[in-house]
Amino acid sequence: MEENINKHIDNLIDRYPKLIVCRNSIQEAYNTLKQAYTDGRKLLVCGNGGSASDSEHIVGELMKEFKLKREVFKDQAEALRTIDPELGEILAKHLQGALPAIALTGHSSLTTAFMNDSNPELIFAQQVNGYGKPHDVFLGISTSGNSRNVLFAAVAAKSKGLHVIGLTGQRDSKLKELADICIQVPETETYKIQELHLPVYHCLCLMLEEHFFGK
Ligand SMILES: O=C(CO)[C@@H](O)[C@H](O)[C@H](O)[C@H](O)COP(=O)(O)O
Repeated sequence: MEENINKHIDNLIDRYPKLIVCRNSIQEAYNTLKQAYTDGRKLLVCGNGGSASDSEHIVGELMKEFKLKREVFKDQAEALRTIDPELGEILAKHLQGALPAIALTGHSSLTTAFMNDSNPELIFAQQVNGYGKPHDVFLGISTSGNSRNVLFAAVAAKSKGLHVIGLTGQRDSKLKELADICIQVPETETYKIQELHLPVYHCLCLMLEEHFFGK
């Protein structure tokens, strides 16, 4: 099993050799997420602009099938059929295993009201305050590592006992200072950093799927 998981990092580095410098931080981020999911926790993720899209993309990979089949467990399938044979059968066939993750970039009624009525920079922090529980994981994606709305959320996350992972560019940043683990992809321009973020988070999602749903 672990061999299959390591092959995803090897594969990533074969395709993007410059990401070799991130091998350890990716492995550490994987270990933290794996432990959190093993313990029934969840991931909260946010970022701005392209990184907001990345946040939603990550949630899409985790909350449903990515590359592997994720059938519901036998016990749940039985319970579904017992509750309602017709609807339960459909659910048992089509529901997919999920790794719980929430992007803090949506929720338009909440975000517009909070940003209009209060401090717009605190919109991610406010959601961390509401959703975050100790030992959950907060992932802040920021190419500069210095976007204040992401930093406020990271501080709020730490105060509530969440693990904080940063996904940034090469330069040291305030997010790196705050994070328990920071994956610093080796680029310094925003679009190039974003281009390396995608294969890194795909790799993390593949590793997690392999661990929780691989045969
Ligand atoms: O995606 C693009 C352009 O490619 C931009 O919108 C970019 O994401 C935005 O400028 C962000 O506000 C940059 O924030 P950050 O990555 O430094 O946290």
